[in-house]
Amino acid sequence: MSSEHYFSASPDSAMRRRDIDVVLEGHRRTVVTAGGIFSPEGIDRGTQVLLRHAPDPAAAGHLLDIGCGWGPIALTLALRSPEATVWAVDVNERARLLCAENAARLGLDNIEVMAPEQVPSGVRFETIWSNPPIRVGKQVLHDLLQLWLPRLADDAEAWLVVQKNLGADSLLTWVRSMLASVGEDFTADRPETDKGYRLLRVSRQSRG
Ligand SMILES: C[S@@+](CC[C@H](N)C(=O)[O-])C[C@H]1O[C@@H](n2cnc3c(N)ncnc32)[C@H](O)[C@@H]1O
Repeated sequence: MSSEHYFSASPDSAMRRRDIDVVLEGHRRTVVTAGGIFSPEGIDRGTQVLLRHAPDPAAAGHLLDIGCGWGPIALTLALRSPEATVWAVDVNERARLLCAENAARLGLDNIEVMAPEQVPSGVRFETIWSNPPIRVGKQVLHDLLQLWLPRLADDAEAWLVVQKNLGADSLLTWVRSMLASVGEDFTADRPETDKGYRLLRVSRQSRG
């Protein structure tokens, strides 16, 4: 049996690329996907919930998609905020390759696709959106959120989509306690539930 997961750093199956049609920002667009990455057949239902409910991202500055896959979230951020720089990070190199290719296909030059450790450490984010990798296991997921959420800029928000029956509520409890240990300027809540998915919102207030 293959040990390949969508979150493998280097999927070991041969890359069979395929074009699919998706609707992003109200327009049908052809993007490229492949096996060995998350949701290669279309836009995941949880991702659709995030894209439907999250308020518009910041118009400028740095925006982050944690775990970009083939790019539905990063592409949407870049389409909605053409003046901003979108950082699309993923551990899966095939996902990075396809996300970069999709950005080029859509003519988007405001997306930086890279491995997480390549993002300059001084960058802070005006908006973070993510459909995080729940199946990597609790510790890896916690490490990931602990790495990125404290890098929210002042008056900035992160929106995460998590399946309700995959531990969305316990994750929110953990996020609150993790952020409380980082500083008093964070709040976290769950403003929406749709089709079995919870949207979690993390806000950072201005310290001024
Ligand atoms: C649930 S998928 C979402 C993919 C894409 N954003 C979408 O909506 O279709 C989570 C993604 O996180 C990636 N991932 C897993 N561990 C990661 C890590 N430590 N840092 C960044 N990305 C990671 C996986 O490879 C996968 O592409």
